[in-house]
Amino acid sequence: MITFEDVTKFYPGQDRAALRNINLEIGKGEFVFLVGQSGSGKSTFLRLILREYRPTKGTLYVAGKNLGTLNQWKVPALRRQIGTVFQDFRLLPGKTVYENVAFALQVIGKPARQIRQIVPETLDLVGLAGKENRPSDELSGGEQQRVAIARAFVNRPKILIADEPTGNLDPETSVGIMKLLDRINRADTTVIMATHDSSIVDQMRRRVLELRSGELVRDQAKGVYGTA
Ligand SMILES: Nc1ncnc2c1ncn2[C@@H]1O[C@H](COP(=O)(O)OP(=O)(O)OP(=O)(O)O)[C@@H](O)[C@H]1O
Repeated sequence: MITFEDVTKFYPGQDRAALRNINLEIGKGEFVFLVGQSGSGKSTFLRLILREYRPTKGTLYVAGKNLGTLNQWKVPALRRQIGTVFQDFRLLPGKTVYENVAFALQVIGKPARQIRQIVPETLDLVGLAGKENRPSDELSGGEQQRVAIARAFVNRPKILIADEPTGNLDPETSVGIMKLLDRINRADTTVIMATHDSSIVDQMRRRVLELRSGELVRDQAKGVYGTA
């Protein structure tokens, strides 16, 4: 589903690579944790997959496409296959739960009839049935993250990228969010999650990729957060 071939990324004006000579493959339906200290390159890794940035060197394949040769006009279609979830939720303020999720389908031109069917199904899946009409800004952090996950998943993307999705949540709420991401993964969605949350990584025992100063220093099946 995702292949990095000798990918190196320098930001303009930086003399140290944010990512250096990354080679790896992530298969369809895998669940992968991306760990490493602040500044180790996790966000850069995720942003390359979204083609928000291009590698300085090397080649990236995502969902069967070579991102190096993909026309700019095809980038929105690529991103439609990739749901994204962030630490800070990024919901639309002043909109209800329903509106936040429906918006993701409206912008890609889904017919209203389909939207009316898919949105409640997805809200049910994330455990928010009955909260459709609540203003999203009045929800708890955990509920807001569920809205964000519903929005990311409503179009049934092949890949879900989660950048510190539990970073603003307490441990108990985080466990609920992880159960949800696990369920989405079991529906054959490839999930890549950057995190600093060691207890979650240690509990889930999934593949772990560790970055250190832009280099891939560990690729461990059923891994743990740290090797120390
Ligand atoms: N837009 C940018 N311009 C220049 N340098 C950048 C830019 N974004 C990131 N960097 C640098 O690239 C390196 C990797 O940063 P990145 O944000 O990928 O790390 P990270 O592991 O995601 O960190 P965090 O855990 O804090 O989110 C860092 O040295 C950072 O300062």
